[in-house]
Amino acid sequence: MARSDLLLSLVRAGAMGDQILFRKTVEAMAAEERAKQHHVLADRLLENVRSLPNNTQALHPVVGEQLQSLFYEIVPRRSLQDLILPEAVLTACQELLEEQHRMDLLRSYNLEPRHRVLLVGPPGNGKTALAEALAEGLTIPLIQVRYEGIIGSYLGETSQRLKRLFDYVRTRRCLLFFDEFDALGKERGDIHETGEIKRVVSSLLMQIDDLPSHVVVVTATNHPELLDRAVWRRFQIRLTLPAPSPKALEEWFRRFEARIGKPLGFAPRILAEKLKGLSFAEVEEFCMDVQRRYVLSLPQEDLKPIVAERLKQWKLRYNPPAAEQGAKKDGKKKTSVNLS
Ligand SMILES: Nc1ncnc2c1ncn2[C@@H]1O[C@H](COP(=O)(O)OP(=O)(O)OP(=O)(O)O)[C@@H](O)[C@H]1O
Repeated sequence: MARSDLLLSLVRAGAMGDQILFRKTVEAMAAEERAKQHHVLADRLLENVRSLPNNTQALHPVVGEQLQSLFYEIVPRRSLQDLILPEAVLTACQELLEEQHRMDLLRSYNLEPRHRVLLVGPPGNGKTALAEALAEGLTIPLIQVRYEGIIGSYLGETSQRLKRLFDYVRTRRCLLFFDEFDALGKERGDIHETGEIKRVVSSLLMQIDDLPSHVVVVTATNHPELLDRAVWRRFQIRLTLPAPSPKALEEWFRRFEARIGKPLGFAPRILAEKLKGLSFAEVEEFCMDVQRRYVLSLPQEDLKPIVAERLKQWKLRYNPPAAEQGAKKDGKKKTSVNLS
């Protein structure tokens, strides 16, 4: 039996002749039924909305193309507790989860939960991991968009594939994740030349606007400066995931020691100081390096010499000798790390 808030919304849509509300409500009901494994009922509900004006635009069949080439479906494993997040980010995420969990109550007051999130921040500091943790908190799959499957060079192809993707996701409870969201604006020469990129981006934004609130859409970018105001405006929750502060790094090392059940031989505060400037992803790599060397040097018990030796190696990696630095002058800028 559908929930009372959805039934009320359906009646309201009928009374007002509001086809968009009607379609969104039926899609929410179908998503609920699918979650209960009532696939036949979910499909039959959707058959009814497919004939509505908004949905009649037939898709041009893209020959030999599978829906699966448009996204990866991931079962989330990481939770919010696994991440080290600024307080404000954690609070915003908990609020989002609460609104999604208690959407019946919100709907009974004619309110919808927020469901459009924009994550910004330098690479390797948890944008993808946070999208996964949100999906885990909602016990829904993470649908990660595959740009190589979405972006086509023929006129209309990209918009058509995006429409297929959105038609699929809107019928189930899921978290739709666009990593490197800005990439859509600067892909393949061909779509630029035809001026199609503008049409693609505006159709994408319209599709995002039109998503029912049971689909959480999370977009991530390392280049917020490339997004225009129209894009920013779409997202009800905008969060910055910064590079780790010294306190966050200390916490990282504390958790790592607890996980491996051994002290690293240096105080977390000292390690945080020495590795200041690295991203979470790089610190994780450092710790994995230490752990690998430790396992291979067993039965040696003490981690301190291994950590000290790895610190030296990482120092060379991030602060290479002057001659090498000269050779790299034109290359990518490297993080400068203390490691003294
Ligand atoms: N805030 C964090 N707390 C704990 N671990 C983190 C955090 N951020 C990143 N990590 C670790 O670093 C790894 C890489 O992070 P992630 O892929 O989420 O970064 P990203 O911001 O999405 O990077 P990119 O912009 O390159 O896609 C994660 O798998 C996780 O193990």
